[in-house]
Amino acid sequence: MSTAVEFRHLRKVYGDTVVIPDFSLCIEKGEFVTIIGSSGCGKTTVLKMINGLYEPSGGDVFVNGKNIRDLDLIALRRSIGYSIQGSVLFPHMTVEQNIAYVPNLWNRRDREKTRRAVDKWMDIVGLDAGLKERYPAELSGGQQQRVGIARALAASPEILLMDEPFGAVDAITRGQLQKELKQIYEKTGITVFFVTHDIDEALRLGTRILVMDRGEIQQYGTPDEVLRSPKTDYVKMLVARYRDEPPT
Ligand SMILES: Nc1ncnc2c1ncn2[C@@H]1O[C@H](COP(=O)(O)OP(=O)(O)OP(=O)(O)O)[C@@H](O)[C@H]1O
Repeated sequence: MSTAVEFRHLRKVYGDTVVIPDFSLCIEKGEFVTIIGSSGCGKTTVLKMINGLYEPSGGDVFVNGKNIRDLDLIALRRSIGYSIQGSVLFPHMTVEQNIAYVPNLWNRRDREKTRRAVDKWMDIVGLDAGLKERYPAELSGGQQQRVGIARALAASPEILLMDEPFGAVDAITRGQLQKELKQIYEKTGITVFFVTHDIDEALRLGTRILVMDRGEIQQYGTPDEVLRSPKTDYVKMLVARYRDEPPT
């Protein structure tokens, strides 16, 4: 297995506040990493340092073996899928135009290829083709979230960053989206980083769980390892209710 992302002594400081003191971790290609931890512990900050949206105060991030300090950050951002909570769609563009945005930057001449990619991703995320001409404001929250995921995936990324992508949808839609995401992950074999506040979601989706507290790694392990051998008091507290009854 090769490494998709490596953090080497990563540090992030905002003003006088040290948010990430010293963070080192290697993530293998093809992992589905769910990131969970207390509010404000630095989950989003870590995610945004992978695609260069935040610059580290110290240390390094390597993506596919390359130090991102040496890469063109715009190209890096386009090559990494990014999906966040709520609608982040371009409001003045239709569903089709939103999903086609990054493929169009690449296939400027081959519009047909982009059209096929849009159809494929709408189908995979469970969006009816009849919604193509709609604008984001004419969609439900769950549909908007699906368009956001299709847009992130349409760039054919090897790495997908998701920051609480299902935080704003109802429980039933959330369950469906989780199932669809898991299927997409299994089909494509991409590496996924998925921030969540929900331990059920973290255990259900992750092949590895990263538990953070105050900018530090509490544990990085499979759901089974985290459940059976929680390494710190924080992790013990997080999984306490599963001690007798593991999640299904
Ligand atoms: N641009 C910024 N400027 C100053 N402080 C920031 C900035 N972004 C984040 N912070 C602070 O850094 C800390 C970590 O924030 P971050 O968003 O990474 O946490 P999080 O674990 O994702 O939180 P949550 O679970 O609440 O979304 C917080 O205390 C936050 O207030």
